[in-house]
Amino acid sequence: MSEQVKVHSAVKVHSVAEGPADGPVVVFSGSLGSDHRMWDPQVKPLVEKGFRVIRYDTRGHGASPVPPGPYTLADLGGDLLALLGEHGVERAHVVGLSLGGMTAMWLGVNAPDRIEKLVLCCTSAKLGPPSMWADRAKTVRENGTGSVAEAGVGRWVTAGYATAYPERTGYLREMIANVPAEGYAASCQAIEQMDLVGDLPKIAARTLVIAGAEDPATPVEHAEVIAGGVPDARLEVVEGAAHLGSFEQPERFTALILDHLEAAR
Ligand SMILES: O=C(O)CC1=CCC(=O)O1
Repeated sequence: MSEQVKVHSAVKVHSVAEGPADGPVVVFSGSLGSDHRMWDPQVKPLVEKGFRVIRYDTRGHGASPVPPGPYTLADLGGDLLALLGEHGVERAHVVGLSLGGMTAMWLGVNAPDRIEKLVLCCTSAKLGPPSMWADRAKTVRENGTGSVAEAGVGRWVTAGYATAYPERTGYLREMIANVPAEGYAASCQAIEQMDLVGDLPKIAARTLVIAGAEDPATPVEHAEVIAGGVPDARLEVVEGAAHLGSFEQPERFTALILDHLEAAR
């Protein structure tokens, strides 16, 4: 990690590790409002290919601790570094979606020695306007995550998916509604403060950027900024995917992730 980066407040996040203990490690970092189950579709295919898959709940989400906010990306990145330490992992591939992708980019900039390859799904290097995140944090602190769950799932999956798969869509809505209000709000504040655009050229890791063609939260143009800024990056756009593309189009996302991680360099 670079000398300048100080991580004061890492928390021990809840994690699940699957696959061979000696396999190459892939850490999955999730979206605002999710927990580690959002990556369920990716686990079996990666484990079958010999990867050690570590998923976790971002601080303030799922079964992880909920320290009072605001959080910063440095906090979230520090938690992931502490997670690597807990699992005895020197270097890992990191796959992140949305807030998880922001955390992955932060690591690519600030802890390049701990990162193998990056996969940045449905994410952004600067997601404004800041007032929207401040407003959402306030709403959630006042009214709970249930008050934003319906709108949230409307960004996560396409209308066609919601109609075709009401039970799965309800499962995702519940996932959002179950996030502790302070954890969700404090994470909004991390996004409010985030601006990684100028740092993208510092990311040395070989990077795959994946966008959902129908993502209303982090549209394809945001992925183009990332792929244009990271020196060794390429972009794939997946049709029929909104924001939680890895869940809505699991076969396509998983195939792209595997191709990238298994490529010779
Ligand atoms: O607006 C949303 O809920 C989508 C989103 C933006 C950042 C993130 O992690 O999720």
